[in-house]
Amino acid sequence: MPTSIPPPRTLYDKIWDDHVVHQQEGGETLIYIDRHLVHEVTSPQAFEGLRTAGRSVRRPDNTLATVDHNVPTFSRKNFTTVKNFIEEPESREQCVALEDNVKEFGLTYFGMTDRRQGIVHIIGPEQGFTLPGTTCVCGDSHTSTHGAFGSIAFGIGTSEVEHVLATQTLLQKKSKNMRITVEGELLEGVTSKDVILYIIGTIGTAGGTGCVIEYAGSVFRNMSMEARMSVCNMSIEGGARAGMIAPDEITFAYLRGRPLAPKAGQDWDRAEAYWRTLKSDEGAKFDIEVKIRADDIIPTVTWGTSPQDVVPITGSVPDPASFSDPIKRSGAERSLKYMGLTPNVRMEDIPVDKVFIGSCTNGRIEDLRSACKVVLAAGPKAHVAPNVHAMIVPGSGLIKQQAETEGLDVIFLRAGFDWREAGCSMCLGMNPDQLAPGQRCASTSNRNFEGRQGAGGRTHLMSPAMAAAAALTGKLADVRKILGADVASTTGGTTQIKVTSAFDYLTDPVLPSPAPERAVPKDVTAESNTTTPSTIPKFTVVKGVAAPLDIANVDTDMIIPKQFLKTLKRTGLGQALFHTLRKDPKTGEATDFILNRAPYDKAKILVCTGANFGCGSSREHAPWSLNDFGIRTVIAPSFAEIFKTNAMQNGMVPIVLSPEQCIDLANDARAGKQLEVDLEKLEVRREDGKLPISFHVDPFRRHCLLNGLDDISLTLRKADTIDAFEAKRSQTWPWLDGYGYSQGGRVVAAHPVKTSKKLDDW
Ligand SMILES: CC(C)[C@H](C(=O)O)[C@@H](O)C(=O)O
Ligand code: SF4
Repeated sequence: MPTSIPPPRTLYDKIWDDHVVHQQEGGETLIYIDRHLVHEVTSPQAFEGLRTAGRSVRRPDNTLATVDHNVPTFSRKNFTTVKNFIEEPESREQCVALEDNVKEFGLTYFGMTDRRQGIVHIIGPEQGFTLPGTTCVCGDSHTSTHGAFGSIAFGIGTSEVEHVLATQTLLQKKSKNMRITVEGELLEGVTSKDVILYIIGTIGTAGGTGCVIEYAGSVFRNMSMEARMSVCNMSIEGGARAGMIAPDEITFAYLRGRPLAPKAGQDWDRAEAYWRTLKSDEGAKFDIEVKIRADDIIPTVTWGTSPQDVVPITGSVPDPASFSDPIKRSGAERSLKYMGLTPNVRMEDIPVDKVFIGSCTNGRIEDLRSACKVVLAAGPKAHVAPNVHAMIVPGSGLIKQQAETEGLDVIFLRAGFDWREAGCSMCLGMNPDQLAPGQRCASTSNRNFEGRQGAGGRTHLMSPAMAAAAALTGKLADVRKILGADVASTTGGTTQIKVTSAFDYLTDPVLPSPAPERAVPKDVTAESNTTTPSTIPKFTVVKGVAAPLDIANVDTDMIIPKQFLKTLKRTGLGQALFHTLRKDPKTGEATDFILNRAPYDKAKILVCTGANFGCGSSREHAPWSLNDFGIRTVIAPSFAEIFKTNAMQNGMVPIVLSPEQCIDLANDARAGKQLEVDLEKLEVRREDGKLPISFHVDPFRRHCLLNGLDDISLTLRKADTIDAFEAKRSQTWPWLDGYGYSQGGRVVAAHPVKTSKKLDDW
């Protein structure tokens, strides 16, 4: 009998296949989650959900929690308890809530007195919690970071956090495969951050939508784990939920000896043998291929309010008049106004007020070393420019300790930098570290959205080396001049994008499937005949006022800014919806933004003509605030994936239509015509006898929305299948059952959670 040869698979295909718990008809798959990271912002409502339903956390041994977003970064010398250390009441409540929840549910937790506390995406790898071949999630969009280890790692919303806590699984649709290859040698002064900024500038913030990106080629193979993490971290800024790099000797060397990695003499050899199989097979099919030459990349900075607004440091602020697409042109005009920039100004002539070196993108030891190298290269008298306040915020307590052991803090302090405690800090400014209105910051973080680092604040993204150069010169600066490197390359070069799939992913919207599928998957029908509790609002027909919106790449920071993420509830956020656009930052008065004007202040439907609605952060607060305002459905040419899932988890329907159809419907809305969205018939009906427009919603999702079924109840009906998967997992990949903090036992009891002690007890 001839044996059939299995088709070649990508790295993503292989890990996906190894995690399928149950394949449903209709494309939804229940996958097992190996690693769950938890932080204080996106978990309170999830724990509350468990409590209300009387559920426990299924795998505390595979769950790791910390506080990062809200923690102040000033000295903890006087720390006694969170309650009396964090001054801002809502930040304090969120941190206290996490402390209470980890105690109640028995989870391992690194609190503020623990040196291992830090940004969630820094501590996972640091502890060896993140491992190759795993699935890893967190209620945070930058979970993509962990893909650097060859893991499928992606951000989820709070409803999905609850789903993972309760079931250790998630319902997912498989993504497309995209490969970005960068071959050659990076020029001196060019770092991983420049590479990923260049990539995002090339593919755009929606370029990776629907895909998992594999980064391949000599540039990534030669990168350290820290550099690989910076690259994978920003995959979400390129629209992909996940990015990954095949594990290799560099990965294994990084992991060896980490507290939660498999131990030498126990499972290490077996684990390593498995990890070595985790690479894309020769001939594996990628839907999209992008090829970039390393020497086309020079130090890169952003000029606008989207991470795709990049320019080489040797370049100038672009002129919006040069954009032919009207939405892009008005977007660029808006960006320049916000950024306080005029066209054609040289980037190197832009003065800065603040410098922020830190975040989950660039708060690792190597980033601090790279900034320090610039300070040293600038000579013994190097000092932060008088007009600048420059902060260095290590990503974790352990990184801070390591840097201090190496004496980096001394060099930074001598040069006038501010040396802080670990946390997210000014990346997002949920803690006191914020830009004042109008202040300009050279930042190593990942998002330059309006108001990201503080209302009215202006962000330029760059590498730690470039940020250090900006601190010393007081302006955006070409670090190569300080490093004595060759500055001959002055442009972004000649990158060629090769798209091997049949569609132009850079411009085409994700089109609805031609014929709306009406069949409901069999196993869903079977389950819905039972008494599944209905916990999400049902969606059948919604008729009412539609509000038009002509903005592309509406990010979730814009839908609801950070100050409203401190709530412990899912309700009451209607006032916060599009807050920065609806309230004049100076007077606090209502602006003439569309949702402030009658009849649109009663809108039930939002029609956005720009693509990529809901990009950026995974905050489920975005759909919560839309819902609370009264908007039950958003129509747009395309959606960011996390937003789409979050919306459906809350009984809302995101509808994808072509850009022309969106413009048509927005015109109806502007003319004051009502729209009617019928999920049963899958059509948008219009006034004046115009023909209805049909749309597509995944049949399983449609069934859940029509019947108000929540995923957790459905998944818990598969408890036996999950048990069986776990039994196989313990046999095949025994190192994934949590251990490391316990004294020899296979499955840990939770690490004792101490939440108050003096810092000198460390
Ligand atoms: C708070 C969290 C939901 C958010 C994210 O998902 O990214 C945050 O980390 C951010 O960077 O905006
Ligand atoms: S992007 Fe910023 S706010 Fe979000 S997790 Fe990373 S450091 Fe924290």
